[in-house]
Amino acid sequence: VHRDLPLFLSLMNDQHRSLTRSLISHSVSVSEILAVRELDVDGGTKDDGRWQKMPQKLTEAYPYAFTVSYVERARQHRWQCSDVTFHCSEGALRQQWIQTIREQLTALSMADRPKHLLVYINPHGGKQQGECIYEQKVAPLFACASISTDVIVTEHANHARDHLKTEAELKKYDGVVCVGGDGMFSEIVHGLVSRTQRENGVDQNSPEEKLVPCSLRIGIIPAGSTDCICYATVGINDPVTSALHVIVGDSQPMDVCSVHHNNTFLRYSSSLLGYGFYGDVLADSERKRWMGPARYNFSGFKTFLTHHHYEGAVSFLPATDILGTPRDKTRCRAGCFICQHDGPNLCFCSIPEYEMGWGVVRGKFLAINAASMSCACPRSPKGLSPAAHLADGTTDLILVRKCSRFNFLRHLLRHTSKDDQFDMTFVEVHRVRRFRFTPRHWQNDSELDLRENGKQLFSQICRDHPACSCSPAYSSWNCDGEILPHAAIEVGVHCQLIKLFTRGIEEQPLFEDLANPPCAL
Ligand SMILES: Nc1ncnc2c1ncn2[C@@H]1O[C@H](COP(=O)(O)OP(=O)(O)OP(=O)(O)O)[C@@H](O)[C@H]1O
Repeated sequence: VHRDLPLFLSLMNDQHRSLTRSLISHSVSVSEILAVRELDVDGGTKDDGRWQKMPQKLTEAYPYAFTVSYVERARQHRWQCSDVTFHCSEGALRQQWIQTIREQLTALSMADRPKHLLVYINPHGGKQQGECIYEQKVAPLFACASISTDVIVTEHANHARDHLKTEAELKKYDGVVCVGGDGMFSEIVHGLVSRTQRENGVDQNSPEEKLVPCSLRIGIIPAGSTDCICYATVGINDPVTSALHVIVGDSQPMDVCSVHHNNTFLRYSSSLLGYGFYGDVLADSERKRWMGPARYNFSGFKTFLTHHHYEGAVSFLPATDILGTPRDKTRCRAGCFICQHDGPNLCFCSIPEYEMGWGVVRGKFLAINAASMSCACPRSPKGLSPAAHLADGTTDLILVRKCSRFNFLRHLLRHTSKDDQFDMTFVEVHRVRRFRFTPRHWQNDSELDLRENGKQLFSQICRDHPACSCSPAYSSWNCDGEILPHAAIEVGVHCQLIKLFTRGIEEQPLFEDLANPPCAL
């Protein structure tokens, strides 16, 4: 029995045509088998409905059965758990099959399948279904695959982050799973990365410091309102699909950006950093939480109408020694060649700054965005930067200069069409390793504090009135959905700092129907 051999096909063809289901031209790699278990035919324990359709004569001739649970691919990157039951005439033969498959699965467990997981559930994420999703859809799969879990239902925001940072006995686990949305994922990243740095004596406050990669993988069971990270790394936000990726022990490295202000660590970002338009949308929507999810559309429309621009200088370190560019037509997919080639070549801080060719762009910007992944989501299937890579050690810096409302609308609409959103005179995009933003008229923090109170009132009035032509001096940074308190920031990409229990988005077979042929009897 070989790992990738069409194991059951040969069993069926050679000896046991009494299968409940024909698998003509269908093979399952052992790496996608979840579990194998005996079926007690005599006692009538039939957890497979198809078993009952077996003619009596056949069950008598082949009374020994076993069931194999495996991953079956459905449409649009969805995975589901399927069972197939095999029948033998001899008990010894059945035992041989079960033992052989179990040996294969044990070998996989030794290599990369998790055996013990720490699970955090946010009961308040998305539609507040986190606990129910875990109990009904995920826990039974983990149990079937003999994965043991310690489950913590969070009691407040940052519970998971703080527990991971200090208390959690991480040595006991093979991975950390969060049940929630992007905010919950961000908590796990902050907890794990901070803990890893502390244990390795790395000072997070130094922007120049090379961070130590986390050894534990992170699984995301989507139960939030947007689930962008899940969508961009799996291709779908489906709890069962994500649980199956955890069980088979997938591993996808991912870059993480560190954000600093004045040599002080602010936050980590793994998807989008946005100043101007996306910062203003988030800041406005936070003030309108009472509106529920409708606030995003409302704030988006309002921010579009206000059309504020912000002056400043963006300096950046272009990633020059790489194969990919932000204008590529190819996409980051499972087994991505660019991530494997460019990622390991990029070492944070490996080149002294004076030898590097930093570029500077000054001007008035409607938006400054840094996309560390495509940021694709159901609303924008190609995302902010469709060719961005998960693990190449770079972020795509998108600068949208001041332009007319009409042109900005054209740019925004292109995110939802096939047209290139970067092919516009007022838009430029650079693939970078690091960047800084300094707003014009930037004052240090103490000066800002003095002026803050007086200005606040007027900037609030301006923000709330789309017709006001007076642009406030500063926007806010939207850091993966959280507002940052400072406009002047310094960002560095840390190549492959974390690993997820995914494999990246799999290429869709050209003809989906042929990939999963209907079962013939
Ligand atoms: N028990 C809790 N009570 C209140 N807030 C919590 C709790 N546990 C976690 N949180 C916070 O809730 C915030 C939102 O959670 P989460 O990301 O799971 O859902 P969401 O915001 O609906 O989804 P998305 O981030 O995908 O839009 C997170 O920032 C997290 O810090």
